[in-house]
Amino acid sequence: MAAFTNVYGENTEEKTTLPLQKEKSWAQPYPLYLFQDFWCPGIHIDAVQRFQQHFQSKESDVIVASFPKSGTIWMKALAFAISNHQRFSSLEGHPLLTSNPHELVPFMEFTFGPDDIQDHILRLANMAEPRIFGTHTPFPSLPKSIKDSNIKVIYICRDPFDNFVSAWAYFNKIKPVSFPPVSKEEAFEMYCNGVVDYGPWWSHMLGYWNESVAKPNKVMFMKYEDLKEDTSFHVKRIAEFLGVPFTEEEESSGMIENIIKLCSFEKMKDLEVNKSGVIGRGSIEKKNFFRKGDNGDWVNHFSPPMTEKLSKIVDEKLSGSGLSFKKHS
Ligand SMILES: Nc1ncnc2c1ncn2[C@@H]1O[C@H](COP(=O)(O)OS(=O)(=O)O)[C@@H](OP(=O)(O)O)[C@H]1O
Repeated sequence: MAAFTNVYGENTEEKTTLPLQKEKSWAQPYPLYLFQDFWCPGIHIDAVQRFQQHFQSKESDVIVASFPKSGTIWMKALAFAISNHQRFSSLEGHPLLTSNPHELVPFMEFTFGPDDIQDHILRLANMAEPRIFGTHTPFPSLPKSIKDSNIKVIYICRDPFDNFVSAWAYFNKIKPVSFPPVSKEEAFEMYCNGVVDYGPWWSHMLGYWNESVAKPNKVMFMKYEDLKEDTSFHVKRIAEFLGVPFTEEEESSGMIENIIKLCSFEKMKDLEVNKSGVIGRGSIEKKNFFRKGDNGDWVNHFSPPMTEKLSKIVDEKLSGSGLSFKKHS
């Protein structure tokens, strides 16, 4: 059996069947492998596979699924605050004031650091209910116990124009100092070809979109842009979807507004817990999860040919699906 050295420098003998097709990542020290039809970061393949094999869902679980850089952390914060709105009815002592949403709502299939994935899976199994998890794994590659059960999945995606800018800025920020930055032009070519962590972005979106159309009580599909535009409407919608609607008294006491404020970009970015330190035992600084937090920053980064090219790809890839984004020119 061939030994494999993973990105943490650990020797493992388990990875004997890495997919053959690989591409370099965006300024990160790992390749992307075409694994089960998506571009899986080399550092996550092992964990994604083990999670598929071992993860056992519980009926009360909630999954926050997303394509990276689409508003995951925002949706994690909202899902946590909404699910627990009876337990933490006042903002005083709210866990979101002292923990980063990625800590309260951990990713199922990976950790941000060199934690042993088996320990991680065990830790997740013992989390207090309702357990809320995040995932970037495309719908077809989720564990059977999630796909084939009635547990609720909330999916958030984002206009690809803003998604691209957010990803490009993020990957350049978290890259090791020894790595050269990825230029906007190079990253854009890769994005247009779908080569980005957990991409292609179009098949990621469409996997969850189609499932939300077929099973609206199981998968709720949300766009970052819509959530920004009318947060209050969507917070109520999420609460109903999760089976924890707000009572009239809760609404009139201002609970919805409080949750929106607590999870807002401005509030979260300014909390000490999100301003300093790294996530878990990893090396990613928490401040990197908060940049501009708004719609439309793409206009500051796209040239007319880039706009034309990505518009064509969006039209072509989403054509006939019923999923669309605002047209850009
Ligand atoms: N509370 C809140 N409200 C609105 N927007 C927010 C919030 N928190 C983070 N952000 C913005 O979301 C972008 C990061 O996306 P993700 O959270 O999906 O990143 S990750 O995949 O978990 O790494 C990134 O977007 P950009 O600012 O456009 O880069 C963050 O700034």
